Amino acid sequence: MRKFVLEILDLLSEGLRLGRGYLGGEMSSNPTMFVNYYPPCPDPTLTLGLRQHCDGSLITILFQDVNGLQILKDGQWIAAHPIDDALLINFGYVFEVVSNGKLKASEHRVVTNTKVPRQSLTYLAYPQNDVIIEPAKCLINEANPPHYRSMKFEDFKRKHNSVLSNKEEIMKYMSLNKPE
Ligand SMILES: O=C(O)CCC(=O)C(=O)O
Ligand SMILES: [Fe+2]
Repeated sequence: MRKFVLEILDLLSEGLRLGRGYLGGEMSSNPTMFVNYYPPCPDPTLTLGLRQHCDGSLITILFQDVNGLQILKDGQWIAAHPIDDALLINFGYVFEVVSNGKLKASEHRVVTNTKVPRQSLTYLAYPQNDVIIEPAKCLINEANPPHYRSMKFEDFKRKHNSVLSNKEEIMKYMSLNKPE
């Protein structure tokens, strides 16, 4: 899995002109895996499988077997259907910060269904706890000022966990105006 993730991260590093290897080291070498199980729900209008959120990772690789994942795009929830033999990649807040907002963390949620249980497997590529996350220096110049502040990843993660997916709170925390 790590080898696959490194290939993806190298391509993303190159695409953003960060230089090969920029994202592949301590920015992503502290991963966590989860297996999620969503039982069928007699009335899916009453509850979500997982509420709206963005991941606190650099990127998240996701395998899903049954419909349910939705991505927020231009104010609309779009179903991200499972595709045979395909993995889905979500950008997390760390990617948003490092890319200085060129790529935004994707907001997603999971809806339930009445018939079949759903399972998903996520691999969240997190930085090491003591890594400083900030907009990559090579993306910053006079015409492109930083939009996010520098944060120790462990502090960011604590905040992310404590505000339970409240995007407004997290954006405020990551913004340049937050006092150190
Ligand atoms: O189950 C899914 O499809 C999504 C899981 C997810 O978003 C998460 O674990 O952060
Ligand atoms: Fe997620």
